[in-house]
Amino acid sequence: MDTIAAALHRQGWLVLADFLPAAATAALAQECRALDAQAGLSAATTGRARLASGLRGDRTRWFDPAAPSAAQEPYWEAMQGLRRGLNQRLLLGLEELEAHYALYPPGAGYARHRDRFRDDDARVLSSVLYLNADWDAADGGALRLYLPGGDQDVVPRGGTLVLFLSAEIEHEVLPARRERLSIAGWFRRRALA
Ligand SMILES: O=C(O)CCC(=O)C(=O)O
Ligand SMILES: [Fe+2]
Repeated sequence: MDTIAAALHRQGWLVLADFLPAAATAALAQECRALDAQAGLSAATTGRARLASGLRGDRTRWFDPAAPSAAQEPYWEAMQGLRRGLNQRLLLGLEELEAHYALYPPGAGYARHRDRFRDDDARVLSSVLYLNADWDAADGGALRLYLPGGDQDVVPRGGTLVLFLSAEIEHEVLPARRERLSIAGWFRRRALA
């Protein structure tokens, strides 16, 4: 936790490999695919009003924090551990997590953006946990972070968690040639209104 907090404090972002055991990541991927097969994911929207837009091509489903599925429990616990650990070290005042599955069909991406919206500034820390077990850089689908020192591409390999400051770091999802699965989560400094 000290290393994670120090990296966030120093550079505002960080990548962690193997955030969850492989079996836990696989169970999440399976649940995400099963939901999609039952039409349980919806075309993604942006902004607090959750407006549909041409900016992104993913399908999503919000987690219900009050009722995590068995597959979601390890994720939820690990993220709450992270939230508490970061609050102790960085005094970020992170109160809660909102999270959704995201499935990007081949060719879909998400145009360059920031995660803190004009009409909702409660998001402090963005996270993405990738769920595809075997991802090769050549499959595309990188998360491109636009940083003061230059761009940084994160390969969306299963088990990898990326964290970055929501207000500051612009980023983009590049199109992939395969279906790309993830959980996007945001630590908020106050509850959803
Ligand atoms: O999936 C990713 O790598 C990033 C997704 C993203 O930027 C978002 O959902 O706001
Ligand atoms: Fe984003």
